[in-house]
Amino acid sequence: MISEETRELVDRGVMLPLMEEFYTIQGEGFHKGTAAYFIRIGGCDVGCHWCDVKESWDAEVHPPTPIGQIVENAVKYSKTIVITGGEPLTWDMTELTGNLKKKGCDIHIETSGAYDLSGTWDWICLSPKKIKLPKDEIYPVANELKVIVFNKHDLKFAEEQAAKVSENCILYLQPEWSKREEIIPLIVDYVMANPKWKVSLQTHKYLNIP
Ligand SMILES: C[S@@+](CC[C@H](N)C(=O)[O-])C[C@H]1O[C@@H](n2cnc3c(N)ncnc32)[C@H](O)[C@@H]1O
Ligand SMILES: Nc1nc2[nH]cc(C(=O)O)c2c(=O)[nH]1
Ligand code: SF4
Ligand SMILES: [Mg+2]
Repeated sequence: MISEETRELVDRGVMLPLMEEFYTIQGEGFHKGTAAYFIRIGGCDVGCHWCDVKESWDAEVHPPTPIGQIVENAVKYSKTIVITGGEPLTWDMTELTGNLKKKGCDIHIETSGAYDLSGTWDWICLSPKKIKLPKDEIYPVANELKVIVFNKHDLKFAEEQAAKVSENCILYLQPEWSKREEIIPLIVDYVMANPKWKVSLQTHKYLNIP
């Protein structure tokens, strides 16, 4: 059990439940191939059945960590930071991103957009989920839209979501990992027929890196 005081600090985003942090190569989307320091914050209530980090869902098992400590550690490795989870927007990201900005970092977020947008971001990757749709406020500011394709119907969902983002937002279809052999041919045909879309693969999984 954590104390009332700690809970209050987590509510304010001064401490955050840290699951893991690692220096790696961004595997997905627009910045794939770029070295970046990943900060994975615990806690997610969205519940995607194919989620590849289910261990992140329960915030209670991830230690509340002062953001000063997270930032100090991160900048030893990289000025390009990816905040992911879990669902990072479960929490108030103002303090964490404000402190990373003071250190001159370029800050990216991986989010479902299902909760209020907080924080200062240089790059927003919006990966919308049917079961808990993004809040309206995030669509106009998303830099990339990355829809996970698990079945054919997800292509229709992808078009509905693409209609809501800005003109400059880069559109990606990413195969759900466990169904990739079946889904990749579907995505390849779809992107050739609808070239406003691009393919995104989880290249880190092919590279055997975190
Ligand atoms: C684990 S999520 C964490 C961030 C946030 N909760 C979200 O969903 O955007 C990071 C990225 O991985 C994607 N993802 C999760 N499980 C996946 C899977 N089995 N196959 C492909 N992409 C997956 C998500 O859609 C998201 O773009
Ligand atoms: N290398 C690497 N790239 C990623 N891009 C998004 C990831 C995520 O889990 O948010 C991820 C990840 O877990 N590893
Ligand atoms: S929103 Fe993200 S972290 Fe949450 S269950 Fe879905 S893929 Fe996993
Ligand atoms: Mg991942």
